[in-house]
Amino acid sequence: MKVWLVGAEGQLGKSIIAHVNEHCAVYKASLHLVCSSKKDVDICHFPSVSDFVTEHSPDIIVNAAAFSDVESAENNLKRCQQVNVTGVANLTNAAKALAIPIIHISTDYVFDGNSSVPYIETDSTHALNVYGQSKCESEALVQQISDKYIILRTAWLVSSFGRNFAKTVMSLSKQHSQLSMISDQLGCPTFADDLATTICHIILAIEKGKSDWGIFHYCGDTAMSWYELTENILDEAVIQQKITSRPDVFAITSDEYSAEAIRPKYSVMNCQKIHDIWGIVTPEWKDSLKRLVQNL
Ligand SMILES: NC(=O)C1=CN([C@@H]2O[C@H](COP(=O)(O)OP(=O)(O)OC[C@H]3O[C@@H](n4cnc5c(N)ncnc54)[C@H](OP(=O)(O)O)[C@@H]3O)[C@@H](O)[C@H]2O)C=CC1
Ligand SMILES: Cc1cn([C@H]2C[C@H](O)[C@@H](COP(=O)(O)OP(=O)(O)O[C@H]3O[C@@H](C)C(=O)[C@@H](O)[C@H]3O)O2)c(=O)[nH]c1=O
Repeated sequence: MKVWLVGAEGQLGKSIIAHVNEHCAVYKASLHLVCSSKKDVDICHFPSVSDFVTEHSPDIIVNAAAFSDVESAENNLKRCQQVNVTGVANLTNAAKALAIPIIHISTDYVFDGNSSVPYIETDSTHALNVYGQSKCESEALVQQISDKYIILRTAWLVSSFGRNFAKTVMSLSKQHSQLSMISDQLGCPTFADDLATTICHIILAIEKGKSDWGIFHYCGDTAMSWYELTENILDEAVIQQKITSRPDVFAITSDEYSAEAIRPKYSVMNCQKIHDIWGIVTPEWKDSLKRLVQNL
């Protein structure tokens, strides 16, 4: 299976490459990555997308590219829309032209957070910020254009790659003795390596002929606040001797934190469907946390 990995230099892109390299004995025979980053193919420019597929003839597209800076999206609506909506339409049209599937990554921020039970795939979306709205639009387009798609909604990605909350916490902990973290936003942190495993699992199943297209939720198995996630990371970092002094962490409310973008207060997602249909089992958060911190 020749897999076009779009967004190869982002957090998820690098996690997928690292995962495939680490398990090359498993994937060697069946999964061949052809990678592109923004400098190779700007997904907003359809001729570049089209030239790439003509040259490489992939069997599947995995879109890990996005405008993912939630704060700056509020003041860069046009660019965010170009990448997350036009770019996704370009990739999906290219996939359709080749009659190949596309795996597109979406987010828990498509929800408004007014639920009190974990969101399922058929719940109504209502994004609160520009980034979330663009991802909602991307989902609608993928479904409209393609009949062979997997939309994976994930959440709170953390890893040793790119810009993410876990790396921010580690870096803040080296500069400050006190941190203030929001405790009234709940979500499910997801180790990007676990998401990479899931994506590879789905690709191999597609290669064997499985074709259960649709939207699926995939995130870590434990709901928590940013405050609790910070405590989790610092506790584990102390155990693994990644930090010498541990800052005190204070819980604050969203109102006490100055931010451009509104975040959902509750974006916990139910992952039963991906388990039932694709046989995906989410690792225990404790285990993912250990592996995450080992790499930080
Ligand atoms: N990070 C998270 O917590 C979550 C992410 N997601 C989704 O997961 C996916 C992966 O996210 P993540 O890896 O964290 O994001 P990153 O921002 O780390 O990676 C995205 C990559 O896309 C690239 N890119 C941006 N614009 C273009 C373009 N026009 N053409 C080609 N490439 C482009 C970026 O390049 P450059 O940096 O140079 O702009 C970057 O390398 C995204 O769809 C995101 O919405 C979902 C839930 C949570
Ligand atoms: C740095 C920092 C952040 N926070 C809060 C702000 C915010 O509400 C929350 C997380 O901040 P971040 O800016 O890292 O996270 P944010 O960019 O909102 O993360 C989101 O990214 C996109 C791409 C997604 O798709 C989402 O699933 C989610 O992971 O933590 C604090 O309370 N204290 C701090 O010191």
